[in-house]
Amino acid sequence: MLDRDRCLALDADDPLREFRAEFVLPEGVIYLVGNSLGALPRHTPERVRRAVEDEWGGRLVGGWNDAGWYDLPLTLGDRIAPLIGAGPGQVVVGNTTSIAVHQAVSAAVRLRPERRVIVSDTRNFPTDHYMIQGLAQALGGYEIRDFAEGRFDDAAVVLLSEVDYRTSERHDVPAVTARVREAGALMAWDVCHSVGALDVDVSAADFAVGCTYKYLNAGPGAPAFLYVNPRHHADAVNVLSGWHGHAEPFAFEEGYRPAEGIRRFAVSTPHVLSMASLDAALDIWERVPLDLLRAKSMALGSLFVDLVGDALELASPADAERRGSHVSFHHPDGFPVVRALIDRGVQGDFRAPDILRFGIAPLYTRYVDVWDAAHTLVEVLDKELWKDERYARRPAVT
Ligand SMILES: Cc1ncc(COP(=O)(O)O)c(C=O)c1O
Ligand SMILES: Nc1c(O)cccc1C(=O)C[C@H](N)C(=O)O
Repeated sequence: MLDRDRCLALDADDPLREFRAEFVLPEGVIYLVGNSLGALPRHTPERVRRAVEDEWGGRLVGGWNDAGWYDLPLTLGDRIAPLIGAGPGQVVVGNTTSIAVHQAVSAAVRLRPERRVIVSDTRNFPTDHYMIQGLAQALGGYEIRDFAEGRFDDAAVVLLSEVDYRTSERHDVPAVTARVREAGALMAWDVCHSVGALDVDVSAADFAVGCTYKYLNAGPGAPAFLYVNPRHHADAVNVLSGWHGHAEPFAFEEGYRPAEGIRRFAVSTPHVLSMASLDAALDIWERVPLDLLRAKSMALGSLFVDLVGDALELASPADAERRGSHVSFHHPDGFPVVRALIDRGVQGDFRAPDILRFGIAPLYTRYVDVWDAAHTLVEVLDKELWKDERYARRPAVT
């Protein structure tokens, strides 16, 4: 087992070590919630200030043309594409992941009109489920089937998260995609918990959705993205047929005519200010070697698992290859345990019913952070420090 000095030495040798200095990280906090909300890149405030003061303040409505606001959904999509194995003109940015799920699944069922089954995973993040339930209700006549049943030959589409938000279990994306497509169904991936932490590649899939506020560090409420495989660009329908997906929005025609290519999946006015923040965050990603990122994420995750040892029951796969970038443990009183940790400078989070989660954002999490966090966790458990009534109160957002 490593000791703390060895962790410091690993940090000194880490090929990604320079990235940490590019983030604002509060003193005295070990932040292991980058899988929910990523840290603030140092240069983001200046980029957002420029968008507000120079672009909006200085150019007013001219910003739509002169500052490139109108094309932001596509220019940002092209910057995200390499992070998910996609190419230019295949990703559009805007709205939220839930909206993108609705667009992807709606488009998929229309591409397979003879099939009346939507496959999801009961372990999916709930919003994905809820969106499918709402869609199935609106359409009528659709069955929602659990992925675990393993039958796709009558399915229109299969929607799965690459990484399970609770357990961190990672699907084998190429293998599942191939199996689903061989059965004649379409494959849609939610990569919220993998983009920016793993070597994501959805290029064989039909659709993918993801958010930018977790490992990509674009900030609270930053927009989502939607990937549509080019084989569907001509035929896929955007049911949210807002004017920014129209072939000529400023012709103000009465009827909807979809734009060519990925632009038809744009919906309406881009969220320019949060897109400025995403634009800043993506500057960093241009320089990140994804193979090194994944290697570091696996090493840190395994270190955490080893250091916690028998103190908790592991909820994540022990094999790093089968894990995303967070590690989870079961504890019946997980919520107060997390609160006790936060009180001691270690931020993790809790997911009902009994999951303690620790997100490892490899750009700014160090080996020594993992060492310190795991030791604090073990101390909180050994000394039962979580058994304090202050830690029982739950805020609205956990
Ligand atoms: C897998 C997954 N999908 C979707 C969402 C949420 O999407 P939205 O951006 O619509 O809030 C999250 C987290 O918030 C998530 O973890
Ligand atoms: N999107 C969030 C929000 O609007 C509020 C609080 C947390 C979130 C998150 O992103 C949570 C995250 N998807 C999770 O896996 O728990």
